[in-house]
Amino acid sequence: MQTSHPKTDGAPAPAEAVAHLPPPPARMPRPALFLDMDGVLAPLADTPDAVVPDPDRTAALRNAAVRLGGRVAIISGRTIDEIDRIAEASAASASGVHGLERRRADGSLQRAKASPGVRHAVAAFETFARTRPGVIVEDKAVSAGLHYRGAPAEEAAALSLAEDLAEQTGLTLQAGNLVVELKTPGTSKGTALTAFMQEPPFAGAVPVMLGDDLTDEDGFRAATELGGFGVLVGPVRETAARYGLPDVAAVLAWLNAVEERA
Ligand SMILES: O=P(O)(O)OC[C@H]1O[C@H](O[C@H]2O[C@H](CO)[C@@H](O)[C@H](O)[C@H]2O)[C@H](O)[C@@H](O)[C@@H]1O
Repeated sequence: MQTSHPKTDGAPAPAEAVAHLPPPPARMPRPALFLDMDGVLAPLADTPDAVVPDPDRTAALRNAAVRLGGRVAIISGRTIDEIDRIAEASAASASGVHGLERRRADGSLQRAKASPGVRHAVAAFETFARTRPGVIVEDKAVSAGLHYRGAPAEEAAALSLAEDLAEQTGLTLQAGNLVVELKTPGTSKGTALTAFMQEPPFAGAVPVMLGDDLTDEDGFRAATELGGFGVLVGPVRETAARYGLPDVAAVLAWLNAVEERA
């Protein structure tokens, strides 16, 4: 069984008590931006469906892509359909479900074959949720998510169920922000970033990965290995990111300012 660790839910701490990494530069030679969705481009909400389009976010993404020659991609744990719903299809390049889905800049789509265990996990999660108000099942075809933001007391039982199912099915257990997922093995946000960087319009650019979650650390490491850097959104913690931004508003302000320097 493969596991990763949950990020903190992070009720906001008083501003003066929170340390952040230094902000990233806004002018860089040939930047390529890789952006996480929840907690980075969109504030966290009670349920996945409660995250809705925002014209300011959509405009910031569209304008940045124009300024940077299309070198902007969203890399999320959500499906590409969900990325398009929230970002109003403003990102031509997108990777969903932690690298298991990827849409290249030319529109071609790559999707991992779902492990058979995902159907079993979805069914087991639905049985679990049926008697626990506030628990939500997210069926992402190549991954099954069990959300307990609406019933945090169920965390231990949800994690225990997911661990048992991971042992039974060989799926990868991915703990997130008040969610636990069982996903088809084989990819990460780092593999998605690396794949984008081998193709136009990203090849030869300097990768910059913005993320908040522990799942984004794979992306930070991949960006660093390819000559770029990571940007941690939120309070500082042990991280492979070199820079930081405090919150979604700061991300959008930076996205509106970032430009290519000769
Ligand atoms: O990689 P990300 O773009 O950060 O996506 C991670 C997960 O985001 C969604 O769940 C999280 O956000 C919800 C809305 O704010 C929140 O209700 C939930 O508690 C969070 O875990 C999404 O539903 C998942 O599929 C993504 O993996």
